[in-house]
Amino acid sequence: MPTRSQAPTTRPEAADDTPVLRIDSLNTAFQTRFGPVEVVNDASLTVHAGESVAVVGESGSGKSVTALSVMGLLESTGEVTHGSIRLRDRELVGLSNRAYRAVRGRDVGMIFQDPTTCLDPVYTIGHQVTQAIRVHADRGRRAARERAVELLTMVGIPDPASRMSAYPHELSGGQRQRVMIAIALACGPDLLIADEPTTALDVTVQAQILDLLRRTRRELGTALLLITHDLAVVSEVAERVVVMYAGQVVEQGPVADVLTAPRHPYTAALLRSVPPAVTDRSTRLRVIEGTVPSPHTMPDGCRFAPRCAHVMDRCVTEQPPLVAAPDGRDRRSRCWLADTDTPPAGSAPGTRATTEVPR
Ligand SMILES: Nc1ncnc2c1ncn2[C@@H]1O[C@H](COP(=O)(O)OP(=O)(O)OP(=O)(O)O)[C@@H](O)[C@H]1O
Repeated sequence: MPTRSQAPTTRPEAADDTPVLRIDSLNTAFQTRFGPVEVVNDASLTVHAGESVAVVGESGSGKSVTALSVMGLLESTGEVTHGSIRLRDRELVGLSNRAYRAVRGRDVGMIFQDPTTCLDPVYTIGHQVTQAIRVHADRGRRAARERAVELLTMVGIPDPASRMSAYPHELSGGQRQRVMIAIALACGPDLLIADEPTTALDVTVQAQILDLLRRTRRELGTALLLITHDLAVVSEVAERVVVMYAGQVVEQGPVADVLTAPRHPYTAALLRSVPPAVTDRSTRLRVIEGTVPSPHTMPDGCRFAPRCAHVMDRCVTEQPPLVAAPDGRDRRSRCWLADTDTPPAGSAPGTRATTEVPR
């Protein structure tokens, strides 16, 4: 029987219907010199066992703050002010720092855009991976070292036994990212949260890291919550997508459905702003007019209304709720158009690694 830190190839929990992660009506606010400001509002999403869910949206839409709220890693000025974050049956909102430390690494692993934020320059990578194993698992030094070599092999570090004695600065950016993934997987977590894990890497290495994340899911059954501004990454890696705008979830559903037939005008606009896979000079790239509103001056009605080509009177005064689509295909959108029969037109993105939405 494998222990937690020897991640099994199939997870018995996969048969359990309880989501690995369930966020309900999350509000997160920061204290600023202008007073408290709410940057995530009424966000809900679910990740099931072994599932891959992408969160996408322009810069400032609240993707990272949502992830940091889950991990209990908000700055001291930040606070979850409403809602629930459940990891399987466990409520995370209100956990003490000590209890959170036990959850991080053991139940949820996190990888960031910049591996240097997580790797300590003064310790060898072998020491850091071994420590990550020993924090949560009762293993002797030798067994932990052996497991560390296994993990480094799994994430594709060449000659892992000798690379154990290397320092982070001696590795390439892609190799550092692989080590961070090894550390995140050290204790066989149910869920991996990856915040823009490939943004800082060149295109070839991006593809390799995405492939590693896909393989991790397939071989270890680890669920993935992937934060990205890249719709091509969404279509390559995720099964479901959550679109955020100005701190709110505005649309979610299966990737194939949302990217081919978006129900929210913001999703449709994001898709139109993506370059086509094959450069077609006759296709002009459209930018989304206007900017994301500041958390200090959110519109009263729909937050996208000032930029929306389909704006109606009620959009300016009434906030639409996030409602399920009537087709029963596990889709939700936050738009008054849902009450009409006019879904906004959109198109599927290309699959190049450079299909980025505006930042
Ligand atoms: N410590 C903080 N204090 C005040 N506001 C903050 C703080 N951290 C983030 N914010 C604000 O929260 C909002 C959401 O930020 P967040 O980093 O979650 O966006 P994002 O969608 O992840 O964008 P990006 O892709 O640029 O990382 C932004 O308006 C940001 O300015």
